[in-house]
This record gives sequence, C-alpha cells and structure tokens, in this order.
Amino acid sequence: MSSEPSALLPLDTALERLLALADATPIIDCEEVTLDQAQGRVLADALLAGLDLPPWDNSAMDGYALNLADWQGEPLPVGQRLFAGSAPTLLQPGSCARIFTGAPLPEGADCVEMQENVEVLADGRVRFLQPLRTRQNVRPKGQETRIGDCVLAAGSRLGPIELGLAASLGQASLRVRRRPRVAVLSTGDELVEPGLPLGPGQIYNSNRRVLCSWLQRLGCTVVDVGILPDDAQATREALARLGEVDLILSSGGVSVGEADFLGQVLREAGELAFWKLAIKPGKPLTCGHYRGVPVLGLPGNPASTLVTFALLARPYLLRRLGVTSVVPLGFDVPSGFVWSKPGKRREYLRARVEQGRAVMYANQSSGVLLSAAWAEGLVEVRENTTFSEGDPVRFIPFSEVLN
Ligand SMILES: Nc1nc2c(c(=O)[nH]1)N[C@H]1C(S)=C(S)[C@@H](COP(=O)(O)OP(=O)(O)OC[C@H]3O[C@@H](n4cnc5c(N)ncnc54)[C@H](O)[C@@H]3O)O[C@H]1N2
Ligand code: MOO
Repeated sequence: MSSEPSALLPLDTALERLLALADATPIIDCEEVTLDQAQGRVLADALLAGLDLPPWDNSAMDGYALNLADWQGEPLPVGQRLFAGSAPTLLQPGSCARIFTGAPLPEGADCVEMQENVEVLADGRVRFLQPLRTRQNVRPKGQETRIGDCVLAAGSRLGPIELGLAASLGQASLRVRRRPRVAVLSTGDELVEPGLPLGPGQIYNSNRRVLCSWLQRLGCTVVDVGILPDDAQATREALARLGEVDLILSSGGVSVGEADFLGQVLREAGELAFWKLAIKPGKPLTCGHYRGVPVLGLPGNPASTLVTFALLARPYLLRRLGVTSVVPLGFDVPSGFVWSKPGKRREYLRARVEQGRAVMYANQSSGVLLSAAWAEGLVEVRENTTFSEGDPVRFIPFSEVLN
C-alpha cells in the first residue's frame, strides 16, 4: 500500500466510509429501561407527547387572576386562593383569584397581574395599579407540546435534558437500543498494566484505560481483553475466546511495524484494510472484520488513539445505534498562535481557550497524553492552510466528544 502523500485519505472520506459501514450493520435490538438507567443510551423510537404541556392554562407569576374582559377598573375582592396543585373553581364575576406560579387558571380568568403591581386594600380587595393586557402572565395550555407531537426523534442520545423532558411527559421508562459490546485490545510487548513493575523498554498501558472509560461513557459494554502478547497463537486464542461482540477495537500495531500479530490473525479469519489518513495525529488506521465482526484498529500513540477515537470510532459506534448527528460541534475562536507551515494532513492540536484565544500545548508529540489532559479540546488546522494570531480557528471542545 502506497504511503505517498497523494494516497492519504481525507478525514471526511474516511468518516463517510465508516458511517456507511455503520449504517449497513446497525445494532437494532432494543430494551425497555427506566429513566434512571437510560442516561447516555439511544432512544429506539420517536417519543410522542402523551400530554399537552402544560395540561391547562396556568399562571407564570405569583399574583392575582381576573377576567379582564368584564372588568371596569374597580378593586376586586378575592374569591379563591390557588396554589400549584390546586383545583380551581369558576371565577365568580366581579372577583379575582389569589394565584401562585404554576397554579391552574380558574375558568373565566384571562389575565394575571403580579403581586408587586397591586395594592391590597384594608377590606381585602385588590386594586390593580398598572394597565393590564389580556392573557398577560398566562402560560397557555399546550404551549410546549400538544398530544401527539414528536418531542424526541428516534436516535436521540439521552442526557439529563432529554430524560427530564421524558419525565415531564410522565414517561417512567423508554425503549432504547441495547448496549453495544465492544472488545478492547491493546497490542505491544512493551505494555505493562499499572500496578506492576516496569521491565526494560516497557511502558504502562494507557490506551486501554482511555478506551475502556470512554466506551463506558458512551453506553457500551466493554469486553476488556487487556494486552495481547506479540504471539500469533496466543492472539488467535484470545480472539476465539471473545464471544459475541459488536466491535473489536484495538490500539497499536497498525503502522508498518513487524510485530503485527493481531493483523495477521485478523486477516486469517477476516479482512483488514490499512488506511492512511490525512490527519495528524492518527495517520494509520485499520478497518475490517474478523469472522464478520467489525474491527477498528487505532494507532497506538496515545494522542493518536484519542483523536481517532473522537473523530472516527465514536461517530461510527453512535451511528450503529442509529444516532444521526454524530459529528462533534466546534466553534471559531481567535488563534493565540501563528501557523506558518501549511501541512498535508489536517492537524488536531491539543489546545485550550485562554482569554478568548486558542492556545496549544507546547509539545504536540502524539506520544504525549499530558497534552490532552492540559487541553480543553482540539484546534482543527485544515490541510494546506496558514494563519496569523487573531485569525479564527475551529475549536472542538472535549465536552463534545467525551460522552
Ligand atoms: N516507518 C513508519 N513508522 C511509523 C509510521 C509510518 O508511517 N512509517 N507512522 C507513525 C505514526 S503516525 C503512528 S501514529 C505510529 C502508529 O503506530 P502503531 O499503531 O503501529 O502503534 P505502535 O507501534 O504499537 O505504538 C506506537 C507508540 O504508541 C505506544 N503505545 C502503543 N500502545 C499503547 C498503549 N496501549 N498505551 C500506551 N502507549 C502505547 C507505543 O509504545 C509506541 O510508542 O507509528 C509511527 N511509526
Ligand atoms: O499519526 Mo501519528 O498519530 O502522527 O503519530
């Protein structure tokens, strides 16, 4: 496979291909879960409002409800007191109702005045001090939803807001896509798990932690395979033990190294394509299947693992669950640095925003995970571009992808 710059695959093309693969292998099984179990899950069917919200006209203020149409400007006696949760009775002609925020408007009332704008006379009658408008301070029935409205599309990711909305409609449980089962493999004989002593030439396995934690946040069930030894037979056996998984996600061993036992074993029982992406970090990526199970192989450098997971593996997984909008949002901020050397690969700099300007971590080596811990997101530097300080650059906050 050529590694000529012209052969580099643009990120957008790689993403399109991955999303097409995801669309072809959706995870469609569903389960019903209570709202407290639904955090981070993907809604299986559109949620239709079973209620008008609010179910009745109600007051937006603590104050007094009256019938403006019949009122001549005179002080009004208070006929009833209505709290949120009260059941109102008909507003008697020539009276007003004491009403509190959220209480249903009594039939016959068409206006609420806030208590700050009235004077309560010694005999208990209420004098209205300001001009009034029909329907002022009234929250109309159905202003938020009408019965049958689609409030959440199928494929919505369920976060606090979506779950709150479902609760406001009286929904105790929701049908969601089942959790994807993702096998996480780390490759490389140099890797050691934290807690164990390091031998010569060894480093601690950080990608496993990054990927397992991230996948859990994404609502996946992680099948943590740990470190695969650099040995074909042991790798074969580890893969054969996997059981039912929806994705095999590995890190490391995807470049041109010679110790690519995982690749060898995957190829024996499947297919594997090597992609060279026009992004930095994260150039090498493998994509294929093992006995029909999709495989994504991320590059092993920690910042490369992070960037390829954020921009490719995460959208791919979400799309398999039916999420339509999978590309992280970014926004433009003035750059706090100069970019004078146009690159052939789109760069994702670990950066943060300080005093309204994007600043990057000084060491952008793909081996430095600390760059990402220091950063609050990624500055996207497009291919073949340069910019000066103050020019707008695209900033993708980590909060957009770390969920
Ligand atoms: N001759 C070439 N060499 C390399 C190329 C190339 O095009 N030609 N590409 C470079 C780029 S870019 C990247 S990215 C890496 C990708 O390498 P691999 O995915 O094969 O990863 P490894 O060689 O296994 O590891 C790279 C680096 O990352 C460390 N690593 C791996 N796994 C972990 C882990 N789980 N936790 C922490 N650190 C890990 C590993 O020790 C290496 O330092 O290849 C370049 N080389
Ligand atoms: O893609 Mo590599 O990730 O540039 O180090």
